[in-house]
Amino acid sequence: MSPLKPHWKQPSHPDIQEVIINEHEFTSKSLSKVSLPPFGLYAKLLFPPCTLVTGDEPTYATVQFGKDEHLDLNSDLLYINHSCEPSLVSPTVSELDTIFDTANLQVIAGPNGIQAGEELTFFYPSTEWEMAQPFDCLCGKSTCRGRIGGARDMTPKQLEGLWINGHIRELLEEKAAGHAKLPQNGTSKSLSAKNGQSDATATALEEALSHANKVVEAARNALQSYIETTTPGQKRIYTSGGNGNLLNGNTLEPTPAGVNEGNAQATMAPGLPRRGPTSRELSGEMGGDTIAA
Ligand SMILES: C[S@@+](CC[C@H](N)C(=O)[O-])C[C@H]1O[C@@H](n2cnc3c(N)ncnc32)[C@H](O)[C@@H]1O
Repeated sequence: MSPLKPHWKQPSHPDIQEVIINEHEFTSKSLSKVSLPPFGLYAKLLFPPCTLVTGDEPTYATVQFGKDEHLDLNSDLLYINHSCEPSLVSPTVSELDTIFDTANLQVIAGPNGIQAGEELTFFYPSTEWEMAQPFDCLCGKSTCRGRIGGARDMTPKQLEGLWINGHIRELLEEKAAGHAKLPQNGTSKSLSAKNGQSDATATALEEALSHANKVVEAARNALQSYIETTTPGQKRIYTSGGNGNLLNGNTLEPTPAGVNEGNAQATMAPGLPRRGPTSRELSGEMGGDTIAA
């Protein structure tokens, strides 16, 4: 895929981000214009400009925020590169990075904070299970993992000590338990095509999987509407993992706009639930938002 032509007004984040455009494809990068304390809020992933990727495959420019959910950033946040530097390193390590905290649709500083002028990077497999466009990493860190193709292709050792989003942790657990995520509708067809091969057996198996996925989805929907009909007022949500897990019997509701921390407006896509505690809550750090340098 050729680099995306920005269709948004640039700069999209003039107060906090400087984009360094390089001539060579995919070599542009971002610098921070602000200093932030550890886990300070850098930017919200707002809808708009973000949009859900529906139907189409994720691209090099999308960010995965659920097992089968991807968003297009539609902003200069696209120019934040990958770095292999672990984000849960000791505070004595001076390397800086950001975290795409997709459960809360926000970009936050890593545990060392961010200094104005430093490059903004994050660890792509912390959000991406598989990538449309794997690449050979040029981060130059001693911890460089080499070829970056998503968390699916990494060993537990390569992911040790890293801040990983919940949907990726779940997929890793499924993989470790021996039932790695089956390709979902819309992605299964691409497996043989991605390899540039035309393999009739793979195509037939992928079609069978796609059909099976549709049957599972239909059964899940039927079960959910049956429960809602027979037990009015007691809505239950089944996970998309396909094993019929109930999420505590509760309906997940989206976080109302503006209730999240920070001086940025918290707006979520309709129907998007807040997924668990923020990394700041987990770390016990609750104060301190964006601080202008
Ligand atoms: C979302 S874009 C990031 C912005 C990109 N540098 C650009 O100029 O458009 C992701 C792509 O940037 C490149 N990239 C990001 N981080 C990289 C890294 N550490 N080493 C090599 N290429 C990287 C890869 O081509 C990747 O597919």
